[in-house]
Amino acid sequence: MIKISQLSKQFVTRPGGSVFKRAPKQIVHAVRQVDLDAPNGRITGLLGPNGAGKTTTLRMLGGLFPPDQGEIGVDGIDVKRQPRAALARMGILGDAHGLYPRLSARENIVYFGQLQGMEADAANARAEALAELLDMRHILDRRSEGYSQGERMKTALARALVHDPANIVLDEPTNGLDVLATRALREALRHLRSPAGGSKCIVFSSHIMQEVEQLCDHVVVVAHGRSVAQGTVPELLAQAGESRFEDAFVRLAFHPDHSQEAQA
Ligand SMILES: Nc1ncnc2c1ncn2[C@@H]1O[C@H](COP(=O)(O)OP(=O)(O)OP(=O)(O)O)[C@@H](O)[C@H]1O
Repeated sequence: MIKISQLSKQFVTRPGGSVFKRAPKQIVHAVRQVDLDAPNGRITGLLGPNGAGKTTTLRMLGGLFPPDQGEIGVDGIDVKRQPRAALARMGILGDAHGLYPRLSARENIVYFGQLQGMEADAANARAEALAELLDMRHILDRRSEGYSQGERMKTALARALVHDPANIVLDEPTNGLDVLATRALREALRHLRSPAGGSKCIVFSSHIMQEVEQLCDHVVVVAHGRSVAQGTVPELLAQAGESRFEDAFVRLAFHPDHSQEAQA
């Protein structure tokens, strides 16, 4: 169970000035106010256009940096106060998959399991089970150097799931995947959401409407750093007064009020 409330984060950057003149600092409001409630046994999608603040939100959820304001709870554990305990309850697939190229998929997965405090035998048994679930048995004992994008994603996902976390967080997991790999991932996530797969709490970000529409039980629309609407796909369609999800998304995410608020 993941609960995010009133989250905000700004970055201070310096624009590229000329060689002679030092440009003044600029403030980027990456996240202004994001709220999200993701219970177990549900796939919750964070849907937003480029630059909406999805990755920044998920990075704070993963404890990479603290929010300026707001709360993040994972199974009731405060990420700010107890980051290690919260992280132990999450499997996170970030935007960079960062595999060790000289290690096979199995070795990558087992090593990560051991870092999570697992015995080598248990981690190895888990690697076998995950290879079955993610249909990656053929690459399990091959060095990860030279893996395709899909193979890298599967290995990174297996590694994130090795300790059987109750909460699974994925940042744009289908980026660069072909149709078959995307389908395989979708099936794996549906299984993990089901009682047979452990009724996991799954949060994933995407800017692809069709993907969110097909997979998510609950959608949080993010625009200009704010969660601007949330609900099931039919609820969002009704809220926007549209019959196609793409039209509903455009209406909800690009509403003139939101861009005015972002200027403020
Ligand atoms: N470290 C940083 N320093 C400065 N600005 C940042 C930093 N990280 C993110 N931003 C800015 O914050 C905003 C939100 O970025 P973020 O990566 O969270 O968006 P996103 O919704 O994940 O977008 P995309 O779908 O394109 O990946 C963007 O304008 C981005 O340029």
